[in-house]
Amino acid sequence: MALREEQLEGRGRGMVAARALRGGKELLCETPLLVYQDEEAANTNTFCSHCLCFLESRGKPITQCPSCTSVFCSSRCLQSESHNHRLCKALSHLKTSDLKSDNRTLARFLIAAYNLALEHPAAFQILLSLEGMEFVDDNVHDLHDFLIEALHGSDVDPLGFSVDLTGALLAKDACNAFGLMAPSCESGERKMRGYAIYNRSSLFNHDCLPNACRFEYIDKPGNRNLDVHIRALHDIEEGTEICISYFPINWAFGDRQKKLEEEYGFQCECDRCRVEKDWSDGEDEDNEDAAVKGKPLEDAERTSKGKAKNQEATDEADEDDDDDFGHAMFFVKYLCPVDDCGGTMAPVSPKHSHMRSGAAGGPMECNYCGHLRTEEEFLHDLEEHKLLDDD
Ligand SMILES: C[S@@+](CC[C@H](N)C(=O)[O-])C[C@H]1O[C@@H](n2cnc3c(N)ncnc32)[C@H](O)[C@@H]1O
Repeated sequence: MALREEQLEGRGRGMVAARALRGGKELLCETPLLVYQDEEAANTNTFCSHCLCFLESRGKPITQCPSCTSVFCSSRCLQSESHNHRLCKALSHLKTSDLKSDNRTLARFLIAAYNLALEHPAAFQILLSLEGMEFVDDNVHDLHDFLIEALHGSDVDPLGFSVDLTGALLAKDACNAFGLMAPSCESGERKMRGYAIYNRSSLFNHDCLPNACRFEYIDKPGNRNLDVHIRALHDIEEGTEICISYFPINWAFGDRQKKLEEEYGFQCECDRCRVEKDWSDGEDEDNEDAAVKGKPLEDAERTSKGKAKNQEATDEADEDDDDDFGHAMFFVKYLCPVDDCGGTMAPVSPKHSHMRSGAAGGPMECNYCGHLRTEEEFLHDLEEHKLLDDD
């Protein structure tokens, strides 16, 4: 077993390395508890409503449900239990309802969650055991009213579901759902095809300098295409907490803090945030820009030098410089070099490639766009960013 679950002070449950782990190792692979489509993606009819594959990638004729008009990549997906009569009826109701557009993807989540409660009660209990900041506001009431109408007349007694339960479910979704990316479109805009909630993968805490990241291979053939694969970015010592980043690693300090406070209810005090909180807004943006565009992260070095007023401050500044250097190095190594991608590069897992593992200088793979980078290309990037050790 690569991981063990632990209770960590001030962070709730977390995942810890149960033994020393090599970079590129697949730490966890699991099937989702629940999957649902993004409303906008569903309306394009370009993704299978069951397995979420991009229909063009399968090259097969599309199968359409005669009742709710959802599209599928195969009759097997159309007839899957995830598209039973109850769900089909609720989705048909959604098509004609006047629910606000912001709430329509959430309605899809709730339909899937209540379906889970009836089809797989044990999995539903796991969903309820996940972390989440519960709330009941007008939106929750609107969504709850929609569900009562959508499930009315099916085999469910919708009145058995309380508005508090709907609020609790929405909180689990907000805290634990993994966005499943659509293939990049011409404008470069990143869109979601859907969302998935996993059991053990929900236990990874966040770090702005993560030591692991997730991969999905949704358009690969096979019936486990929605599995999430969590992979180590580099070697990890036994007992170290395994963290992922909850958003692209090139986000600026202010955006990261805002997202984590508002959506996850905590203030990030990771090594990177501790350094970047002393930067001015301009430096924050400049550095993010540099990281995004793959330019040298020189501002990171300049930042703390100006603070050295006495010996103590100088020592502190030297430490900060080391931190800045380490963080700049992190971006060159782990931020995808493809323009505007923002994905994380991890060593290629031997499981998913005929190529050698990247643990000791092998290729790295981007978890968003799939870009592969060889060790030679990485050394070239290091040189360009003036981060290569003269020795
Ligand atoms: C997806 S859950 C992760 C597992 C969670 N710790 C648990 O006990 O189930 C996200 C929640 O974990 C906590 N969390 C995640 N990363 C954290 C961090 N770096 N510092 C403090 N709390 C964190 C926050 O409460 C956040 O809302």
